[in-house]
Amino acid sequence: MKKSNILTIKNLEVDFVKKDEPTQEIIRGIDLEIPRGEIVGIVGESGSGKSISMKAIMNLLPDNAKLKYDEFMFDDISLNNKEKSKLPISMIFQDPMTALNPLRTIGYHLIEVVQRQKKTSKKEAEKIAVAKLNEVGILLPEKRMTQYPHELSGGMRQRIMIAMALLSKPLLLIADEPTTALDVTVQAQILHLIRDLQKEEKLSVILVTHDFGIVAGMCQSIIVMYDGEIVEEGKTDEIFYNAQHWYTKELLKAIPNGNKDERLYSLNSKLVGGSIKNRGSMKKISDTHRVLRKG
Ligand SMILES: Nc1ncnc2c1ncn2[C@@H]1O[C@H](COP(=O)(O)OP(=O)(O)OP(=O)(O)O)[C@@H](O)[C@H]1O
Repeated sequence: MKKSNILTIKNLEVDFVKKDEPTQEIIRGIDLEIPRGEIVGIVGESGSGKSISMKAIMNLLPDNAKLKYDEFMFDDISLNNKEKSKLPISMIFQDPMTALNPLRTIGYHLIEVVQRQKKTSKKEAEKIAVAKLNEVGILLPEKRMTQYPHELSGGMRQRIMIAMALLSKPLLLIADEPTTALDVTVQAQILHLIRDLQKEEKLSVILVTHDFGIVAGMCQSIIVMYDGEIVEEGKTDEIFYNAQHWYTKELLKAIPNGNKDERLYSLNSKLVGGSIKNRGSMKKISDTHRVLRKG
């Protein structure tokens, strides 16, 4: 039986409107399909539109952004703009400090999320929060509840963000570059945590990254974005072993292979400039593998 999607968006467009400047097309009519219970990686270099697409899903776009889509379906229900603002979707960001209030304790943040979710006493909410900290691998959780964000390490703060995200019982977790600010060992620990939680909680996850190396070990499928468009998507093996689009091939060449003599591969000059006006269409390579063709 074909697995259904947790999220389907048809023809998503985001434009930025600035006074006295031409409108900028940032997301150029993409179709997003996120299968239920999988980790989907969205890759692409800086500026390709990964974060803006995720903010469009979360209703977090700035005021000067114009959002359009033909259809927005979550958990098999087609939704209008108003309904889509209260979905069980949580997002974690690259820098947890932007989402944590420096003047409030960790406990304050977590208890607030629990109490927003269901009516409980402070004591009960505290118990739920401590249990969640345990689940995400925070040692001495009771002590952490009384500490302030700046008293914790970057890795710990990201675990707190994950705990907060899970406390609101999401069906879909969007992790936008969740490990970019962390050192390599902590990065691996956080990625393992996300993978384990995804399995245990049967979550669907979108993992946004500019690092193809990370998606290889984590994701069942991959979406490649370039200049506001999806240029290729497929199962991880299809993308790694049978890439079709020149940009995907360039990204694959840019993965470091651990050889200390290698020079950092820099992306082909085709990437610079060259705005793409004609939309093109996605051509099917297999049931799960599609590539953008133009002209
Ligand atoms: N508030 C804004 N006003 C105008 N343009 C914006 C705004 N925010 C983002 N952009 C533009 O939208 C494009 C896509 O940005 P986005 O943040 O989605 O890229 P990204 O792929 O997530 O890159 P990164 O990995 O650096 O976050 C960029 O060209 C960026 O300059």
